[in-house]
Amino acid sequence: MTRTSAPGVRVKDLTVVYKTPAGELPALGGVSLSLAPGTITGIVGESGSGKSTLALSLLNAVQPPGRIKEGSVEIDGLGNVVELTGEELRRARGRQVGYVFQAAQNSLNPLKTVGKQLLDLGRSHDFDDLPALLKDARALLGRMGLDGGRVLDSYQHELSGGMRQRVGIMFALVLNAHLVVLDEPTTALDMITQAAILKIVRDVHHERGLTTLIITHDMGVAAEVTDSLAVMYGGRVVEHGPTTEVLGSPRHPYTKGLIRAIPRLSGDIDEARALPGRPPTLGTIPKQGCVFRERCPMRIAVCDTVDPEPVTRDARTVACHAVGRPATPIVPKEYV
Ligand SMILES: Nc1ncnc2c1ncn2[C@@H]1O[C@H](COP(=O)(O)OP(=O)(O)OP(=O)(O)O)[C@@H](O)[C@H]1O
Repeated sequence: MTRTSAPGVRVKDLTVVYKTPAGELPALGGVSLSLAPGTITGIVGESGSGKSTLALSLLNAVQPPGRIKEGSVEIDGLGNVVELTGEELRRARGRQVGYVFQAAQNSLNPLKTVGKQLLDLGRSHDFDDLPALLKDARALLGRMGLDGGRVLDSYQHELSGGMRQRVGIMFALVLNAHLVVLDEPTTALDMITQAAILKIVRDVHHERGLTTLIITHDMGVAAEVTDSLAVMYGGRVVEHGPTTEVLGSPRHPYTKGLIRAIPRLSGDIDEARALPGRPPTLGTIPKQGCVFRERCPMRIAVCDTVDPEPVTRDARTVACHAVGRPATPIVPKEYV
């Protein structure tokens, strides 16, 4: 199916589990999240919060020992990708959903030049005009500060980590997919190159009318490029809304903590306050109650037993019992 405009995406009640020695444990516990057509959404959160698992789910690409256990991912023009299999799924990946996964630096075939891999990709998606594909690839690489012709003639080992990362971004964009998923696309790049590449991602997003999802550890990156921001913790989206509002007036105590933990360029470095405690692992995510309560300064009695439902108010979704509800907090000892 051909689309000419940016698709909307609706993730609903998505539960993804990984098989462990302790049984199947959820990395995503009933996540719901919508990406509005034509917007750039960022996902932030500490390591292990489920960001990559969510990105993989958008392509139905969670691999064993993981599996999508429940829920749906509706993409306009594609339907529920959780139900796609075989050839339908293969064709959707790349052509309708462009992507860079976290290990993009190591995902090239070491035995073929970048150009040969691009031609293989074009053929596998029935591109008639392969010269035009090469031209577009050269142009994208050129915009990202690389000599496109030389990169296309290179093997993986001839490229630095940062160059491979830009090749990954080129592959995500070159088939002209209208939904693009970028998982930590710029981690191997220095700050200046990172800013330049993100500007290009944003420009291409606008030029081609895309819907884009960017996963990042970096709140600065999120602030710079995204329209909308989702904050993940323990396999949940705990807050989601317009980026300026989420960063300017965070409502969830975890979002507040993340923002307080960012060191500022000006001012006292001691003003950046690390969040006490550690994020949970699969084995330590609480089976009942709020997943953040152990680290939460706003904890109240109900948090121990009931997982808070996300509540949407004024375009902002927050999953917290204490937000908007006056109550006596049980303050963890680290805060006293
Ligand atoms: N193949 C796997 N087998 C078992 N557990 C896994 C596997 N992949 C991920 N997990 C677990 O699932 C949880 C979510 O992982 P995920 O990679 O989605 O988080 P993340 O937020 O992307 O982390 P990071 O920022 O470090 O990439 C983590 O607890 C992780 O250890």
